[in-house]
Amino acid sequence: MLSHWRSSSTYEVEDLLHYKDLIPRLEVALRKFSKLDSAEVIQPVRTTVPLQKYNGFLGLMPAYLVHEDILCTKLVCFYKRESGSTLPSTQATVLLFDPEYGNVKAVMDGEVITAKRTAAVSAISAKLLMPTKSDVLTILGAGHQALSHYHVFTETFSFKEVRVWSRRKETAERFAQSTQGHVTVWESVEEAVNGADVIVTVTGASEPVLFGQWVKPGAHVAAVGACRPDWRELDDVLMRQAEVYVDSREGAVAESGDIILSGAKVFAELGEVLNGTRPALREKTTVFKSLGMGIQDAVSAKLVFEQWKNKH
Ligand SMILES: NC(=O)C1=CN([C@@H]2O[C@H](COP(=O)(O)OP(=O)(O)OC[C@H]3O[C@@H](n4cnc5c(N)ncnc54)[C@H](O)[C@@H]3O)[C@@H](O)[C@H]2O)C=CC1
Ligand SMILES: O=C([O-])C1=[NH+]CCC1
Repeated sequence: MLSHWRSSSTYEVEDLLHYKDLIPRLEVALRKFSKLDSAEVIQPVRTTVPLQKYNGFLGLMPAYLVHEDILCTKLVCFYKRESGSTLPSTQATVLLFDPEYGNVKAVMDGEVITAKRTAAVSAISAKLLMPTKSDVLTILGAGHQALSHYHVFTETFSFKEVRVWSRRKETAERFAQSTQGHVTVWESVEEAVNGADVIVTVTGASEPVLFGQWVKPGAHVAAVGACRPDWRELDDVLMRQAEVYVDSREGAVAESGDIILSGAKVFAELGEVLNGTRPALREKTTVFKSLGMGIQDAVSAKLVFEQWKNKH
């Protein structure tokens, strides 16, 4: 009960958190979150504190899963970085509490949790919404999320071709080399997404980088960046022509510039599709607009803690 585990490192969390365990738990959490009458999940919309001087935000992401008795909060700073900056664009710490006593049970590095749980939720969206025959995956962006998305998408699905684009060609080339897979580097977004079945946008952009006219009808887009009401990754054409799925409706209408500024309607939460209360329109062009939720961090942190206890 009072066991404390202070300051796990990035490497420890990396070693303890695996997609095969994480994905089923995230699916359960998404289902519970989207049940209309659910009192099982308590998760206020993220509070953000602007850090204007540094072009960034501090996000506070508390969540309580009543049945599982998981009380957790993530503290995450995220920034808009200039091209060529070597500073990290996201840094996070996760606190896991004992809900009965209020003491902190564990303090964990939040970067791996953020990278893996976000990519795992995108993989869940793709499993539900991508075309039945999906051969080509394009990743736009070549940072931390790009790498975690590459890993989970290639572990979970069998793409024949994986492409990457980044603002700077050298970054995309470094990314391709680091995967040791068969990733091809493309110099323009238009060419990189031409014919792609699945497109992952994981950029720090605040203006659209992906335009609807370039996207193959029926493709699935997992849009992970642009998590502020005035930031965009996707243009109006794409947002209006696609069926839009989200992790949380409440979060999406408060935080997603792609949804707010395009006026696009949210068709469903992923949890509603998992619950069978809204359909997966796989044959249509679909966008999953991801913003990230505290419950995703909470189930990840619980999993890391369990794995750690098994080893000690
Ligand atoms: N939906 C969610 O749950 C989460 C979303 N994010 C967001 O995902 C995005 C990627 O995060 P990380 O991979 O950690 O960042 P990163 O800094 O590791 O990588 C960002 C990538 O975007 C590119 N980029 C930056 N500005 C750009 C611009 N104006 N146009 C085109 N490309 C640009 C960079 O060159 C780099 O390839 C960020 O927007 C971040 O805020 C991060 C964590 C969770
Ligand atoms: O869910 C998350 O951790 C974040 N969403 C946007 C930046 C960080």
